[in-house]
Amino acid sequence: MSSSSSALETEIFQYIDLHQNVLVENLEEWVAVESDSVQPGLRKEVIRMMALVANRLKVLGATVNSVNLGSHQLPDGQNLPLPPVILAELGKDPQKPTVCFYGHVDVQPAKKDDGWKTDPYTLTEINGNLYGRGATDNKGPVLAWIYAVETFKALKLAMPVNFKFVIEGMEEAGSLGLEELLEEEKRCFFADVDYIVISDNVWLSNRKPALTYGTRGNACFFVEVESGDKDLHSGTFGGIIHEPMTDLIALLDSLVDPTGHIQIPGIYDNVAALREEERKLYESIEFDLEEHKNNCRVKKFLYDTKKNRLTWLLNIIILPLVLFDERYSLEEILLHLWRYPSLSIHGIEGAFHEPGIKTVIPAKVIGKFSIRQVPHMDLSVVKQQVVEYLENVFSKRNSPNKLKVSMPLGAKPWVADINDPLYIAARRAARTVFREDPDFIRDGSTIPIARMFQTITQKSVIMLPIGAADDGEHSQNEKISRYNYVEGTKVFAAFLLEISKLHGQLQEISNTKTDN
Ligand SMILES: C[C@H](N)C(=O)N[C@@H](Cc1c[nH]cn1)C(=O)O
Ligand SMILES: [Zn+2]
Ligand SMILES: [Zn+2]
Repeated sequence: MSSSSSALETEIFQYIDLHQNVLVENLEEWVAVESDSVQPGLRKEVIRMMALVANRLKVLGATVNSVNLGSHQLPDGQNLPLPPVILAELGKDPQKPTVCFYGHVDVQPAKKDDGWKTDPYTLTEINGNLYGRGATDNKGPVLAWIYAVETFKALKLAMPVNFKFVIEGMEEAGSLGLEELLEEEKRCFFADVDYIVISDNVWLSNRKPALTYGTRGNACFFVEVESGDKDLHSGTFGGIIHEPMTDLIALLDSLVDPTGHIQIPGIYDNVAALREEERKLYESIEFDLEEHKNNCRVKKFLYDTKKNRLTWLLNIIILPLVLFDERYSLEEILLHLWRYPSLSIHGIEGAFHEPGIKTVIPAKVIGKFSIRQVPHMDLSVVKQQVVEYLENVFSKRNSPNKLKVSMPLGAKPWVADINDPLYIAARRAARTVFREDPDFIRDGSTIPIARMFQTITQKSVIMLPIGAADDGEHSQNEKISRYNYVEGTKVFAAFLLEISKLHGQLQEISNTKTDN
């Protein structure tokens, strides 16, 4: 496979290099909008962000439709408007394939006080890294796609494909309303789409590119324990009542054991068995354990099998065992990250969490946890297993408090066929820009829309990330490096050329077959 760039690619790459400061300025403008979809008070900022995107796409020359999705109700009964979803298109040439890009411009909450070194909503460049909330998840990659398309226009080059954008503002809050919109637009906006591309995750490594062919789903749970309608003085009432917080902590503590194993009976029953060819894929992946630990600032992973003295000795004597043991532990970590379920506890609403002391017994607390689930786990079965288990644990406590378990959000996992033309084109594009083959990886996180796209449109989907493993999505000091942002833009442009070429070749083959 050739990895050198053509004259056309060289022209495009030079343009992107020369105009990289414009890319950074665009990101600065977008990061400045606090488009946090999780906090109701910031919904107007998400809506303002969607307007900025619509304008940017109009400047690009796209036909833009901001689809109103109405409103949704919060658990406290409050009605909130949903931000519009933007459906935009550029080009309608029946001779060209149509690529549809999905991205989101809402972000996770961020406050300077959370431990950010810089203001999360002021894009700040330090040592080649662009810090700011949304820099990598997902404003940077959305802008990189816009810029890749814009480069063809600026150089007066024919676009190799027709291009469509689906941009939403509720991804971090579960992509509310999007599935219905896909169903409605299945025979309209999506009718002529051939390929779907998402760039909303990161590489496995800090420097080696990757293509993603699977993500986990997510089942989010609320566990509410309530004693009465008011908080109580812990001196006046402590010692004589069943405290909701104590019940809740016991419930949460019963979910996972110290080895990370989920305690809910039956939860692993439907997990797809690992096939040999799948395990082989893992063998070729470059995975730097120390780098990964450093990225998440932990000393030890759950499956980080430290060798004891005896295995050490054995390993010195039998070298192959050393290799096997090391390989085995690395694969084990990836398997637990990508294709086994995991349970995380996120927080407790109603609990006192401010600095200082407040001697109170909260009357109502809501524990929040989620289970990242994998093929072939079924969301409704998972829900039933969780509810039955928690009710059973609670009943053994003989508490008079009220327990309510709900699953406000459920997103399914997604897996793609890596032999699809999308992966061939993306691999070529990544190779041209980075001069090395990308890793084929899965991702432990969730992009609810991936599976919906695949099921509803019946088209193939690829995740083509440009962010690095140390970008810190959802974390303090989120960043994208200038290098990844700029080179990523080149990968997107190269990808459009590659998929157009490949699509043409596939069409020719299929035409020859029909003629014969
Ligand atoms: C991978 C993507 N950038 C992302 O962060 N997705 C969220 C979506 C989600 C899942 N449950 C609730 N929101 C994630 O994986 O946490
Ligand atoms: Zn995202
Ligand atoms: Zn995210």
